[in-house]
Amino acid sequence: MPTLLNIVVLDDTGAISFASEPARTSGLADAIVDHMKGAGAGKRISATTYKDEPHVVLATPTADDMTAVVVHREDKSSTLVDFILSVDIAFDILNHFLTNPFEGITVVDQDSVLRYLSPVHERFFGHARGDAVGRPVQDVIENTRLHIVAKTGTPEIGQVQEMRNVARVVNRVPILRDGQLVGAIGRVMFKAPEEVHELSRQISSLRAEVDYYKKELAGLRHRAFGLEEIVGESDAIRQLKEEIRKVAPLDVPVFISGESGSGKELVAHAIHNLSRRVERPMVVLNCGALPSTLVESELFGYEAGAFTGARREGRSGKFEMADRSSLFLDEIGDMPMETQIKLLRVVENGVFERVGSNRARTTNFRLISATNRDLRRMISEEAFRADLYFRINGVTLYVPPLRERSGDIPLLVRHFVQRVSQRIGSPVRRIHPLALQMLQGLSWPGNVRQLHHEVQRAMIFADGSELTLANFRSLEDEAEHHQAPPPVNSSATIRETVGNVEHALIREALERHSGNKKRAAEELGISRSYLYKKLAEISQRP
Ligand SMILES: Nc1ncnc2c1ncn2[C@@H]1O[C@H](COP(=O)(O)OP(=O)(O)OP(=O)(O)O)[C@@H](O)[C@H]1O
Repeated sequence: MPTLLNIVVLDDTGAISFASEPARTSGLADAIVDHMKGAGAGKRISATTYKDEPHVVLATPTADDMTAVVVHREDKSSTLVDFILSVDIAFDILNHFLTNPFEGITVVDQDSVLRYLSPVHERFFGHARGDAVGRPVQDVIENTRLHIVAKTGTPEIGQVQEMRNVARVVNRVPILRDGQLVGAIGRVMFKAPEEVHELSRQISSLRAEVDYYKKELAGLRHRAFGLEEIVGESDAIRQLKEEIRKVAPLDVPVFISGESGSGKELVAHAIHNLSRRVERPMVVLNCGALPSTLVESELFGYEAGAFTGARREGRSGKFEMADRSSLFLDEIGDMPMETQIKLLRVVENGVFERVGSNRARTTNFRLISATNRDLRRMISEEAFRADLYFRINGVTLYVPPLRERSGDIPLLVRHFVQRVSQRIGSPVRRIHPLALQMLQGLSWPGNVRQLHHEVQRAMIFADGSELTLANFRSLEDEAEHHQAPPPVNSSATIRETVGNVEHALIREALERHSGNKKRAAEELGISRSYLYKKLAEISQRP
């Protein structure tokens, strides 16, 4: 049977109009009459002592000028009673916590059912008043962990939670009654004051920085750095390797141009590794991967307390780290104009200051830079400084796009097949000549990086030990549209060209096997039904 509540209703003179049985029989109702005339007068929430025990008194005015009073017995050491006894405006404070426009409160019970959501939070999620109450909290609040806290009882303080693409700082705290977990409460800052905006901006910056370093690290793990890593036997690649061999030992700045994914970073590593500075690791900064505000502090480093969010002990920048080594500035075309002029000064005389410091420091690095952008055009559009351009390109190396060296594709594909199968344990060992031929006919706007990704994707989904045309279906549309000259007939599309090559291979195989279709299909690595389909096509051709 549920415990009966102590409820008393007082009329407009303060006399008892109704009292629940426990309140009446215990004498508490009479004590409440006195209390509401004395210390509790005019208060929505107050505390009193009855028979030596503290009680919390909640008084609510009703429409007919009566007052409904609910009385709850508390522990002797109740902080709530202490609070109510010491603070006259206790009710207003509690009310404020629940409706605070700057801080949303979410309460869940131990089953993770939402019991309360403050109005500001409801508005943020687009719920009508009270609508979300009663639903599992995970269905209402994006990325919540309150259900976990309500189960584990472990508080989570100062965590960042993304809600509707905004990062907010939240506290999640378990609620205990008599030492038992009964739910959890979450608090999140809304309409934050300036500092929280600043905090959220810093978090975004730091995330970008972390992502950047993760990528860098992943790159470093998978990369060996010598000339042998540059796969290719085409004239263009042979010439490029020759140029690298010549330029690397000369301590001049090198500028590498070429389309995205064509292998500029590989070239930079090879130059460094063939240079006299090889003893120290090359320092890399991708100017395009960092927010422009971070490029400068990354390059120059900063002093303790240089800006909000700076580390207390300060930090050295890439210029310092690259001293007596090489500095590779990737995507230099993305460097902000104001940083360009500062870089020019460092490249000219090796002197720089950390952000927030006047102390001149010196450094001696060899600059290797790269971009896929047209720097000359950027200069004419005043988006890149001409003086910096002339400083950075003591020597220019050009990495040709993959479509201009499609003869390298077989070697590259074999290289990637070997690498990927080692990494993911794929059974694929080779590629069918038709598939290779199709790949050689594509225009590869994403260059070697794209080829690598395509081979990897095909290998992930391949069943057997050989990649076939079917594993590259997604590229066929591209094959139809691209502009690269097909190897057989210059007016045919790639699909037609691939079709022609297929037909030719089938005819040859049939000839070799004196018309035996089973053996021809086996040799070509295709099914007999596919062979019949192709033969039907051949017979319909003029
Ligand atoms: N000749 C090559 N031999 C082997 N792998 C290559 C070759 N060229 C590029 N790659 C691979 O292709 C991917 C892209 O190369 P890289 O990062 O050097 O290109 P990038 O021109 O610097 O690209 P971005 O301009 O986008 O920075 C890397 O995984 C790299 O190892």
